[in-house]
Amino acid sequence: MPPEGELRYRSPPPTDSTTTIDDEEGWVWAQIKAEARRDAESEPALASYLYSTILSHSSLERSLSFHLGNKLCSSTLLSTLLYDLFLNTFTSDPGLRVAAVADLRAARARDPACVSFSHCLLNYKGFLACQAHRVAHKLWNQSRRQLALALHSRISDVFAVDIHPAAKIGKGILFDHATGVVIGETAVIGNNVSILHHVTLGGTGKACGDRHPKIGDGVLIGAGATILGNVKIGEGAKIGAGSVVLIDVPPRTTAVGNPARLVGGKEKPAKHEECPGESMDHTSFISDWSDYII
Ligand SMILES: CC(=O)SCCNC(=O)CCNC(=O)[C@H](O)C(C)(C)COP(=O)(O)OP(=O)(O)OC[C@H]1O[C@@H](n2cnc3c(N)ncnc32)[C@H](O)[C@@H]1OP(=O)(O)O
Ligand SMILES: N[C@@H](CO)C(=O)O
Repeated sequence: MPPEGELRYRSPPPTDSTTTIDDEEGWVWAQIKAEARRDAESEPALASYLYSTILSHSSLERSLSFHLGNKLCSSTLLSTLLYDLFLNTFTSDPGLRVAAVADLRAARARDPACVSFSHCLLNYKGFLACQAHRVAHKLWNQSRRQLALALHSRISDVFAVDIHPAAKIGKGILFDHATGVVIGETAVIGNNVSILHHVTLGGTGKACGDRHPKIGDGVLIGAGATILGNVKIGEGAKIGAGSVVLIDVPPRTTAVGNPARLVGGKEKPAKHEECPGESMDHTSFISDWSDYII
């Protein structure tokens, strides 16, 4: 069994133009299985759990569907029904699998507390809520709205993460801790965004229609921050913990306080820290917010 360090820092496959979804997903899945084998050996009390959730499955989407089905089931929404729903959706939409892999990588890269991919897959309720939300979002767009809303309700009950099924969320998302996150119907979140617990992306209560925030690529939103209205948070911006943001925040700018004031400007480099061995793209500007429709 390789030591933990060897698993953690083994080189990922090259991600050039020849890299396929299958290469990337296959590499992460192989890591997850290796981690689960190691953890089952070192902690026999978890061996059966690790076998049923990870080791008995032939792919990431099967493992994830099984785990989500068990987490989100109720006496009337059966785990077998949910398993079939998740698996059919993940299997038919490669974009959802790409996003899940990017989210796993985001947790490893941007959360110093994340010790392995399987740690995130099994235990991060923000990760699980986000994967289930993407399925609810797809159902919403397929006009299966009652099922989308039923799933939304279960996600909120089980994970304490309340994301309206119409909200659009990119990939490489880290919902860290995630407790009490609330995201409104017309919110849009770009790629590589980090959101801490008790964050609200809400309406002001004064507008109808497109009324929720639009969050650019690479944004960090600190714990307890509340962003209200159809405001734009530019790429690479940082929102301080506990802030109440009612205005647009330019790219790579920090906003703090209640009401939030802007500190730092376009020339101030973002300080969104990362762990060694991974990189995050802060380079692209958002030109069209509708890009973030998965
Ligand atoms: C278990 C856990 O750990 S849960 C983790 C919870 N942690 C979080 O949510 C992290 C959120 N991060 C923050 O709030 C950080 O302070 C950041 C992202 C705002 C820092 O961004 P930076 O651009 O590096 O800002 P910097 O640290 O230079 O501070 C700029 C100014 O904002 C102030 N400031 C920073 N954070 C806050 C805040 N949350 N509220 C009010 N003022 C703040 C600083 O005091 C400084 O003020 P000054 O210019 O008068 O000296
Ligand atoms: N997960 C983050 C915030 O709690 C850390 O460990 O620093």
